[in-house]
Amino acid sequence: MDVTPETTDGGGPRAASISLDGIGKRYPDGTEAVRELSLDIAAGELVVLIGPSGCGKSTVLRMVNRLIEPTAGRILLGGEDVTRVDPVRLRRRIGYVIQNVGLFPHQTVSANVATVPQLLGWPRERSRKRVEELLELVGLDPAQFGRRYPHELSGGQRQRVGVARALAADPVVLLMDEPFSAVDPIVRTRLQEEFLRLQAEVRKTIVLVTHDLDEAVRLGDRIAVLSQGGNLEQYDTPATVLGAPATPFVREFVGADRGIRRLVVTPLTRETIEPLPGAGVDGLPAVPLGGSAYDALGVLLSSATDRVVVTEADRPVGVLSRTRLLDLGRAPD
Ligand SMILES: Nc1ncnc2c1ncn2[C@@H]1O[C@H](COP(=O)(O)OP(=O)(O)OP(=O)(O)O)[C@@H](O)[C@H]1O
Repeated sequence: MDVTPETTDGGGPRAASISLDGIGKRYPDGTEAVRELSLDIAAGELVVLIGPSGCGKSTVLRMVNRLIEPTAGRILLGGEDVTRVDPVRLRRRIGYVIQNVGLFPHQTVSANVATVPQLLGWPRERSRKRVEELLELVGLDPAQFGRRYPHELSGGQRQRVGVARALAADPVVLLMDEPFSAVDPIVRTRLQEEFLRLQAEVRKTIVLVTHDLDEAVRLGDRIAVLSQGGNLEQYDTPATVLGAPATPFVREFVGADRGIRRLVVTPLTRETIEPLPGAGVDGLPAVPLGGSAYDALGVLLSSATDRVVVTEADRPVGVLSRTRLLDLGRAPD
């Protein structure tokens, strides 16, 4: 195979690292979409590319599967230079999910999901089994949905089929360009949650492009914040990007409500909470240890108290006061 597997699952390739080494793209009209970008993504990691419109996110993504040829630099997949791999074979190893999914309208859901296995010449039975397995994995009953056509599905269901199709041939990398932006916010949140569960199971290397900071914070192991020309402003965990923006650009981009967002990514641990008071905690609303500080804020705001009790296996282990919560949301300067 062209791609060196870096993590394996029972012997089969599962995910490969990606290394962008000074990549650039200058379009024939002279536009420098990406000047010089270097980024290392570990096998099995989910990295989100975020930045304002036109900063080069999609260009970066499409250079990885060579839908766009870089004009500078190198891209390594599992240590191998992708420009030396036949692009068609390369794309069969890389799943690609786009905003409006791009399902084939005149093919059933099953046929859509089976696209790449068929191209790879899998025997029918193996293909059929894989389609069933994947539809189940993305939460669609194969008996109910397999024979439908894309127009007979909701937007969220179509999106799930798009993800199933991208995963069909067990790619080592999944590229996703605004995958959840065509559905309404409630469906989007549900799809994001499902997607995180799916990723915990399949552990692919995923590069996901979005405009939506909440999505980036919720999904990313790391976030790469880009400014015009694919300039890397910061590459770090969601908590660090929100809590310690590396540049004025990032500070502005993550915006004034980053305190709230920071609470979303701050878990309630024994270190973040306060000790149990001697006077007891009867009557206080409870949140579980391991939940987020944002959960605690929600409970606090919907009760008339100024503290919540934090519990583990239903036993109180500490409290969290309104003041402490404000401290947790405040970014260290
Ligand atoms: N074929 C092309 N020829 C010339 N310029 C192009 C071409 N394709 C894209 N560009 C330019 O390259 C820059 C980066 O585009 P790209 O689509 O990568 O940005 P993006 O960050 O994904 O934007 P958005 O968030 O709006 O989708 C933009 O200025 C765009 O106008």
